[in-house]
Amino acid sequence: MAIIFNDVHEKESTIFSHNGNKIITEDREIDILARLEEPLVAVLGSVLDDEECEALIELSKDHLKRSKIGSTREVSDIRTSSGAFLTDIDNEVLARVEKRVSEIMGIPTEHGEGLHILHYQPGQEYKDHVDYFAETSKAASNNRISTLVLYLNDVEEGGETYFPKLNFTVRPKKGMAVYFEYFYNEERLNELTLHRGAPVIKGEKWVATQWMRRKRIG
Ligand SMILES: O=C(O)CCC(=O)C(=O)O
Ligand SMILES: [Fe+2]
Repeated sequence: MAIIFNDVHEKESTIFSHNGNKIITEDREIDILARLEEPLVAVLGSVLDDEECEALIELSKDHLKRSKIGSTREVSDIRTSSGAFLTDIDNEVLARVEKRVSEIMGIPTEHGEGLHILHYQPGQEYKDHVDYFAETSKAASNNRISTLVLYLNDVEEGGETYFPKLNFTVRPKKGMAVYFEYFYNEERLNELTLHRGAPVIKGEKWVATQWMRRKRIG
C-alpha cells in the first residue's frame, strides 16, 4: 500500500502585495529583480535615482555620530558603522523618498521610524542580527514587521547584505534595495530573516534603512 504524505504547510500571507516584475508607485516604476517566497525577500532595482541617493547622504552628514543599537542605545561591537535617523528634517527629497518607500512596503509612513542612514568604512560591518525586538523588550509592544535597505552608493568590494540561514547574498548597488518582512505567525520564518552587513573591504558603503512597526508610532 502506498503511503501518502500530506503537505499540510500552507503559505502564509505576506505584507508585500506586489506581483509580477514591477512596482508602480506615484512617481516611479521599480523593478522586482529577484525574490524568495518564505520568508519574503525581494531585491528591487531603480528605487532611487543618483540625485536622491546623494541628497540623503548629504542630509545625514550633519547628523552622523557613532551608531547606537537596540533600545538601550549603547555603543556596541555588533554594529561598527556610524548612523543617524533623518527625523524632523524638512526636505523635499526626503519627503518624496519616504512616500515612495511607504508605497513599496505597503505600510503608511506613520508606522516608520524615519529613514536611518548608515555609513561603513573599510573593516566596518553589522554582524548577524534580526531587525525585530526580543519579546521581552519594551519596544516589542509595537514591534517591527518589515525592513527596506536602500543602497546609496556602489561599494568597491565587500559590504554585501547576507542572510546566512537562506544562504542569500545581495550586493550593494547605488539606487537598489532589498526588502524583507518578519510578521509571520510561524516564528521559524521570522528567524530565517537573520542577516548581516558584511565588512566593507574596499571603498565605503552608505545605506538608508526603513523599519516599519505594526502600529503607528507615537
Ligand atoms: O548594511 C546592510 O547591508 C544591512 C543593514 C541592516 O541590517 C539594517 O540596517 O538593519
Ligand atoms: Fe538589519
